[in-house]
Amino acid sequence: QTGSANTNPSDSADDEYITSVSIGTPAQVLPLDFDTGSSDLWVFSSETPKSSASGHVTYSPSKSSTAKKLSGSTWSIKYGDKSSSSGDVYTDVVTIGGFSVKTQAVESATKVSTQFVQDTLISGLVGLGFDIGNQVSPRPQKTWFSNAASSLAEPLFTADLRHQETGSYNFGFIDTSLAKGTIGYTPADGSEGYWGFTATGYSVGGAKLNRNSITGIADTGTTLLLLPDNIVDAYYNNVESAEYDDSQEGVVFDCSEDLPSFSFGVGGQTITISGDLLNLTPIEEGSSTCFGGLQSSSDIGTNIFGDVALKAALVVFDLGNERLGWAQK
Ligand SMILES: CC[C@H](C)[C@H](NC(=O)[C@H](C)NC(=O)[C@@H](CCSC)NC[C@@H](N)Cc1ccccc1)C(=O)O
Repeated sequence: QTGSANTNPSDSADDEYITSVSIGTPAQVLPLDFDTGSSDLWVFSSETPKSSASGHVTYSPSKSSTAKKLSGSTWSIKYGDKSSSSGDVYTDVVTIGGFSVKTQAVESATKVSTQFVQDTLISGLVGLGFDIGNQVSPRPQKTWFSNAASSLAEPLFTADLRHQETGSYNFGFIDTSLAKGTIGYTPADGSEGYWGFTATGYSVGGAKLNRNSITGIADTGTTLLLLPDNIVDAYYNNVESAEYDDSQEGVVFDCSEDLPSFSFGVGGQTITISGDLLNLTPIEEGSSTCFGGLQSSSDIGTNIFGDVALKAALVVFDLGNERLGWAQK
């Protein structure tokens, strides 16, 4: 069996990617953010305070004949951007891309931080990280993919995120036609719940790859490419007008700049992110100052290959072989 779901950028800056998920009987369809950087499936629900839930699509377990309360279970999550959410837990049928998991832990939010309240485009997250990262207590729950893996044709999924166009999450099969290059594989370290891996080097503007290990995570739920300061500086030294903007908390530059590409080595392949993918968006509507897609990871302490990097590749999250595959798109 397999599954295939379309995913769409949330806005003109590709801030996040939205995928429709069906929960319950009859199906309640919610727009969710698939997140390989966390391991909990949580949703805005009938239990979310009305003031917080306004503008959001919500899940009502009481309207689902297959919903069951997981009594005594609670959850609470903090994210790297200081956002957070918490609540209690139900199990219900969850269908993604035509594939159904009958008894999936659906974490219902009784509290959500302002970032989530304000982001009315999504009704929650689908964690696609490793089960060890799940935050339900007293008994941690499995992710949707972990529950699905044993019934899928192959225990893997792929992410094909695209700039300002529809992409896909495919489960149980690899559609190699989505990529131009060969898939290079590298071991994945799931010990912290993330899809951790080590890139073998980087280069700016198509130059030869500098060989140096960059350990980080492949995180579909993070917008940016967050790397060490020395690499960020090496890149922006090629951008005349680049400067750090305190209010924006990142490097900005003239929108008219012709940005160099950025490449990294992984699994024997070189993935090149074109310059236009590295110009994320004007800092405000109509501004001629733009915000960079490559920023420093020093505040968070972990290098994150977020959507800016993932958009350049077809990425294979191969649980069966504990490895990540990358192919140039
Ligand atoms: C501050 C909390 C730290 C980062 C840590 N939390 C995590 O690592 C969580 C699971 N993952 C995350 O905070 C990050 C990875 C951080 S690497 C240290 N990924 C998920 C994030 N993009 C989800 C999201 C999506 C849309 C809007 C907001 C947030 C913890 O619980 O200790």
